[in-house]
Amino acid sequence: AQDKMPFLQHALDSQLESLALEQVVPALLDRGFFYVDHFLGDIAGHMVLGQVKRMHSCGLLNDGQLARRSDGVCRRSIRGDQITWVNGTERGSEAVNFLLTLIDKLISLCVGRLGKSIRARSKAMVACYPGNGAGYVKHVDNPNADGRCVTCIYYLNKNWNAKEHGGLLRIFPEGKPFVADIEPLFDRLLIFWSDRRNPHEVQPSYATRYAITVWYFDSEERAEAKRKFRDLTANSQEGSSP
Ligand SMILES: COc1ccc2cc(-c3cnc(C(=O)NCC(=O)O)c(O)c3)ccc2c1
Ligand SMILES: [Mn+2]
Repeated sequence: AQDKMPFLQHALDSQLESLALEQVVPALLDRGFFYVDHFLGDIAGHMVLGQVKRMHSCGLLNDGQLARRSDGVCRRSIRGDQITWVNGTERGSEAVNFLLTLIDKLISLCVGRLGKSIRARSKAMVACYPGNGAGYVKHVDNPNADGRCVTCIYYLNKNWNAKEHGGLLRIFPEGKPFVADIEPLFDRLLIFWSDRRNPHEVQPSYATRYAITVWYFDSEERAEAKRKFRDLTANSQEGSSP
């Protein structure tokens, strides 16, 4: 179909290119985060929302993992989301796959100007905060150079009203005298550096709150992190052998 619609494909690509070069890159370099509304448009946005709702109703979203806490603090009080991982090729996630290809294109258009070599990303994490007041305490996505350099979150929540529903994403940009409160609005795409520059929290949510997150890897940092992990496991095996 692409060869039948060169004009449309070209128009879409040049729109993504100007978004990348004129908005995303300057904002990431200056502030460290950026969001855009109406990323997919109503029709495609609703298709993604429909597929996420179906995953949720089919019970595919499970309690978000967290490293075992020694002090017995209940996980839900730290992180109350339910998640599943999709790569977009599963049946019923075609619209999610369309979203991922657009985000991939957008990020690849930024890469040269961000001074990063981004060649891979995580699978997509489909997350639901069930609206029982659960949120996610202040944290950094990648505090210890695990390779993740950019976090992209696509929000799916129609008629979200933070005064009533809470659920704000609050970013505390490192060293800046302000916080950024971002509403998880339908068809909004948020992009931010995954490292210590952007501690953030999900404030308690009182309505069902859907989001899809992908993390893009910086290839050097990722390779280094994998090497360290290999050494770590190799040493621990040595230590553990009888
Ligand atoms: C070991 O396995 C896992 C599996 C999934 C994991 C997911 C997160 C995570 C991180 N950040 C957020 C967030 O900041 N959301 C902001 C928003 O929704 O507006 C979030 O919802 C979830 C962290 C660690 C994980 C470890
Ligand atoms: Mn996070």
